[in-house]
Amino acid sequence: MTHTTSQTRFDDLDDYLALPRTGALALSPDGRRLVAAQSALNADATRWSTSLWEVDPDGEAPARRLTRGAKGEGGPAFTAAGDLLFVATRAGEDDDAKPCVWRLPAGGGEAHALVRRPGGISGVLPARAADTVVVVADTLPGATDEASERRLRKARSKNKVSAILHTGYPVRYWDHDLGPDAPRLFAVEGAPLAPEKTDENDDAEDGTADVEVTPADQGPDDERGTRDLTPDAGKALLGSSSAISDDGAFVVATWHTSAGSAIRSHLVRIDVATGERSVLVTEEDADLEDPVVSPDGASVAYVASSISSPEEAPRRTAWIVPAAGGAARRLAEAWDRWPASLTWLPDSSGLLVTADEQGHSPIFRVALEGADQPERLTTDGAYGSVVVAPDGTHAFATRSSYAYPAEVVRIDLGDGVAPDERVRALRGPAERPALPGRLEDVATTVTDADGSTHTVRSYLALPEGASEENPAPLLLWIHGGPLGSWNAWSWRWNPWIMVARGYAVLLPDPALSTGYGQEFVQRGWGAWGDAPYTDLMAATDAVEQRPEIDETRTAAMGGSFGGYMANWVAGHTDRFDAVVTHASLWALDQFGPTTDAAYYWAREMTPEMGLENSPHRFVGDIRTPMLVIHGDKDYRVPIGEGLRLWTELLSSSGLPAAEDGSTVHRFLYFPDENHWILTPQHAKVWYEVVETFLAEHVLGEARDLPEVLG
Ligand SMILES: CC(=O)N[C@@H](C)C(=O)N[C@@H](C)C(=O)N[C@@H](C)C(=O)O
Repeated sequence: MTHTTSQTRFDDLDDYLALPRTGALALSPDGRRLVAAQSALNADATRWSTSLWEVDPDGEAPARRLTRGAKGEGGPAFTAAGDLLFVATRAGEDDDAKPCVWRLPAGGGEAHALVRRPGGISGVLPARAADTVVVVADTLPGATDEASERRLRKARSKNKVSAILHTGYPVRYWDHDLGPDAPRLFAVEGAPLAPEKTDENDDAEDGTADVEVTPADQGPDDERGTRDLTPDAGKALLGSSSAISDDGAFVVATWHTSAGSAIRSHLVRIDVATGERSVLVTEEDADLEDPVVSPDGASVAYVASSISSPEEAPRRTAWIVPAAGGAARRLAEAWDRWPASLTWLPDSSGLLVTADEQGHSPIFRVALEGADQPERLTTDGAYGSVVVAPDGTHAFATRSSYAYPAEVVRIDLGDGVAPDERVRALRGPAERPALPGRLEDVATTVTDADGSTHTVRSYLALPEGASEENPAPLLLWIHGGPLGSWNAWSWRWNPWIMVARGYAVLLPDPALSTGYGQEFVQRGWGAWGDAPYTDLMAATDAVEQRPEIDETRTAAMGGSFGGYMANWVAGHTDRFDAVVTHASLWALDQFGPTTDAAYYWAREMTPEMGLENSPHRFVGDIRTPMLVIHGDKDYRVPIGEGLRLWTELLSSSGLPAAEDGSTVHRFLYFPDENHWILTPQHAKVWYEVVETFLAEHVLGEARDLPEVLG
């Protein structure tokens, strides 16, 4: 295989891993300061660390780094007075030190720790128009105040006790154990957060100052106390999202209740002055998520996710309810898309909503009154972290696609502006990297057994120089979820690394994918081995017809639910030369109850459905070399799936291990990683082993394994 690619950041894994990654945005209440988080590789390439950057909202000045803490800073948010708050751990503190809230004054000068809790702080909610700040902090159930909490934590740590006595569900989340502490909301007490202006910081020309987050000079005098707003929260706020009203009078939060192992979520309103709590909305047939309070404080918008059943897929819809309580009302009733994020317009007349649509995740404008179909404001890309300027004329967001990583953009919200003219990229902290190929949108028509026809759309990433004379081998990549879409840049599943090595990568959205309407999700519901599988094969068939694709050299790969599909593919066709399966579901009888969110899957999976669709039953039909990858700390798809897959592959696949134990299959095991491979050194090993395995089985080329594998 010879494809001439000019050298890009994707040709060399060290170069790729060193690319900076843009994250969440925050906008000051006056709309004049825009801050973006950015992760970058540390000096010894073993960790990414996040810093905060100031981005010029007008797009003229280059981005400017604001924070330089050794352990990084995250969760930027502005107070009403324009101070920048963020969450960080002090450099120089011991390894057990917990993150606390820091304040970088609007008037310039050094950042200082504002509020801390013995268990650390995980989120900060400043009101946009009042001196009120609420924080989210993990708290031990037996602690009655900060002193007792410190004592209990010390006793656990001194005696090296990590045991947790559970009385309910859940017990784990993605990659960490839950308990014995759990999140609670605290109001920050003390003097108002008025702007500080001192003689020493007069030299800060533009009201900001570079800040070195060090333990220097801050006495406890600068720090504020906290008042517990939810002492009885138990596990109710685990994984919850909360929003504070602009006047700081109340918080609306998702509140979880459990019965057995089933968990449901409702919305509660919590008065910040008194901690008084009332149920704002609860629905028997839907979980309520992601509340946002309108700027005028009158309404709360949220997403309702209907409770699925073995027969019926969930449906996500946008709603509003009066903030004082009352009847809830669905927005954009005729809209057949799933809202992802909701952001209020400043005059409280409507919302900016992101939702997957046909391989993109655009921004839509949803009016509270009138239209039952929203207006699509943007064309290409997947948008996130949407914030709106106070005069409502424009918004800022991050935008990415499979052609470029997240970048900061400004969106003109004026009436009548053409969608392709609304958006312009600002000078963010990172530039777009050049790609080693090109991205195409492809569509395939499939006909189901009942005669109905559907379009399966995919992205196809092609290497430079792929042609009829020089066709590229093909990798089918299958996304996870499964309720998702290949529409945003992923650092974990990055096709351009394989494109730089000469492969074409096909990224299809089969049945169950979002952005194509409810019916497209329903087609695959409870029948994962049917339409999702046949759609994947149809998309592969179609691109294999293209002259620049070599249909004799192909592989299938997937992670998580995509790994489930890869396992299903391996047991149902011999058409691929290799299959790579990462963090995959293998035996549905055991996966259901052992995943961290068993209730989620139990709604869909009957014992019959689990049996019918479980890849493990087809192990004897697997005649394709498989690379199994799993992290021991994966609690979403627990390691038992990877271990059982590996054992059964060795003993029972159509390519069993020889008597001397040798096998063509491989198991890449990460004792310290979880569902995702989060450290740079392991991400590098991941790509290297995948590349070596594919080179051997797809290209027939022997490559050396990374030396670090011993
Ligand atoms: C609660 C739950 O299981 N939610 C699902 C969205 C989920 O996490 N599914 C995983 C099995 C999965 O496929 N995850 C994908 C999105 C991944 O890439 O991690």
